Amino acid sequence: MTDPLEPLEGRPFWIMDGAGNDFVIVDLRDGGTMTTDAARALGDRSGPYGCDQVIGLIEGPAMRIWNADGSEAGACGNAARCIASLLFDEEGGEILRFGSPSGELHASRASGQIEVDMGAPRLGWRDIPLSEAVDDTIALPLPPGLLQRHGLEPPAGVSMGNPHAVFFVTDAEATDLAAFGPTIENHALFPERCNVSVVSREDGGLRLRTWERGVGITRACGTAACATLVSAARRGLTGRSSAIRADGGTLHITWDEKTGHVLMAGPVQLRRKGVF
Ligand SMILES: N[C@@H](CCC[C@H](N)C(=O)O)C(=O)O
Repeated sequence: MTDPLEPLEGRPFWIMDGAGNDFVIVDLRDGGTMTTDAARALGDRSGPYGCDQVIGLIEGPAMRIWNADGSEAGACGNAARCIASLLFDEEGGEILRFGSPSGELHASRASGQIEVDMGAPRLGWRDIPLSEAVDDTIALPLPPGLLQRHGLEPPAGVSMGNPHAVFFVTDAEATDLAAFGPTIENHALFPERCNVSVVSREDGGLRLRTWERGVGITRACGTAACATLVSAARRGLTGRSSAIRADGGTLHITWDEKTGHVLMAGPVQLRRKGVF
């Protein structure tokens, strides 16, 4: 059997995390491709690497995103902040832009935090996407029996360049997310599957836990934090800005009233760099 990582030989990589959401970032700026098998091998936590997402830094510069199961994603907020941090280290300055599968992203840095403008949330049923017409995506029509079984209310739906279902619960920490995450992720209402979050209020902001599409439970999900703030503001539970605490750290999310864009700020960490 051939080694799926052989085509990456000689390429630089970085292992980074954003609020605990971890990535193997591969420098593909002078060409080279990431195969699905290579992405799976890098994502496999029982192998020599292991991460939530594999990120290709490609010519542009721009980023491509693969989940640990090898599927490609349209957005990754925490990886966007890590890519911005790498580019800031290379280029200097306080503001930069780079490409992503869902469009150009703008980033800035101040006081050790990296902020990325994640663009406007998309709230129409076709945008998320859903498999059936829904008038208002603030409460998605999942089967009542399924919701009752897990003590859930209908979730809000949001696309941040990737699909999210956000459940508001009394206590996110006490909610057995692993028991229903896979069922919701793969439910027929979501033809492209979805990321599944549970959110509750706490002193100083919101508590968030996420079951990521193509990954499972993560220590943080940046686009889920954006989807959470948008959904909480739409439901009148918060204003347009909040601290959102994930297992691995806190993100600060603002839904800018003027631009309609969602801004996400938080810590990033370089754990290791090397060459394959
Ligand atoms: N960790 C990410 C989201 C990664 C992609 C997601 N699993 C998907 O398939 O949409 C983030 O920080 O946003």
